[in-house]
Amino acid sequence: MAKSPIRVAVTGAAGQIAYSLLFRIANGDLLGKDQPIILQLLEITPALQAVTGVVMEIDDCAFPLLAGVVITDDPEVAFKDAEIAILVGARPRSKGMERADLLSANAAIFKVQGAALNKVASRDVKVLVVGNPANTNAYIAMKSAPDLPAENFTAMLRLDHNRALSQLAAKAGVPVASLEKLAVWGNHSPTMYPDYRATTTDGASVKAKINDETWNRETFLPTVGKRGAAIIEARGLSSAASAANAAIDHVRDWVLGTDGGWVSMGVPSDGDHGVPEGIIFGVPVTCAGGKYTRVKGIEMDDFSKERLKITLDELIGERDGVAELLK
Ligand SMILES: NC(=O)c1ccc[n+]([C@@H]2O[C@H](COP(=O)([O-])OP(=O)(O)OC[C@H]3O[C@@H](n4cnc5c(N)ncnc54)[C@H](O)[C@@H]3O)[C@@H](O)[C@H]2O)c1
Ligand SMILES: O=C(O)C[C@H](O)C(=O)O
Repeated sequence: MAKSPIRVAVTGAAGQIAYSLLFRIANGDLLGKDQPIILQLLEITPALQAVTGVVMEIDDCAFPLLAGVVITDDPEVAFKDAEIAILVGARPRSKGMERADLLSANAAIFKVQGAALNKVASRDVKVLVVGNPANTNAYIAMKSAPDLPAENFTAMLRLDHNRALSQLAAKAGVPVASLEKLAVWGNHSPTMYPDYRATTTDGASVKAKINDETWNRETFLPTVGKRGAAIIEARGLSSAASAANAAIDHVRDWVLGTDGGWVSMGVPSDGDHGVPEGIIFGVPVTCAGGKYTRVKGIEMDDFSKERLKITLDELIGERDGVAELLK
């Protein structure tokens, strides 16, 4: 028997990430090739016409799994009965804008969207925040949705995870697909800590194979941490297709499982590693049965503790910076 359609809400639908993401969702890359979906697209009013153009192109693909499309500037329409919500739309940093201004502009957006999810989304909605600052935006949405389980709110660290995998595979001279057990900790910002101490390639230690701590500290960490900025510098625009790909990976794995494999997700802290509860922090997880489970028992050496503290301090600063707005 054919499956009933699942409602997938995407915000920022006229933007460049969405221009890659929507076609892949409609093509079945997100939830499987037998799962019909209804796209519910949110944009700000001036961008609705552009969304109409994107939807004309989606129509022209004649995707067999696409059971409907909703276009709206009202979050309560976009999130109605949504089981998946991918929050991409965010206010970019404009000239002269300080980080604090960016945080407040986005806090206002994610407060409204969290409240709308709280009111109208499926009680099991899986929320992925992509729009920056992703961890703190996810935190704001979660805090604005008190009737939904906090664990439903996640932020995207998967692009950092995939970037790290690709750099490690190249350095170790092994296929990406052979790598397991990578962790990316903390904030989706240059302070994140991609940690390959436990990573294996076909069961053998990647750290032992690379055996170059100077490369780790002076090349690998800054390359992964500053990759977003390097892409903006080279392309003139921020990463879009790779960000969309990471969003697909994140949600697909959360829904369909990782078969024991580790992936990195920004999830509300449970207090592990001294991260205050509720802060949305990148951690390694495994996924099964539509749930993620944090990988526990990872020992932190002195360098890792230092790195965790740097990214945590940044997130605490962001949390404190939006505290007033959440009152
Ligand atoms: N977490 C990550 O790994 C990652 C990676 C790449 C980009 N990003 C972030 O993703 C976001 C989107 O990137 P993009 O390249 O698609 O940007 P973009 O500017 O091309 O598109 C963003 C869209 O969001 C819309 N928007 C703004 N406010 C909105 C609101 N309140 N409701 C609905 N839509 C709204 C805008 O109108 C715009 O069309 C940015 O914040 C970017 O920094 C995150
Ligand atoms: O949009 C950005 O600032 C960069 C983006 O978060 C990225 O990691 O590519």
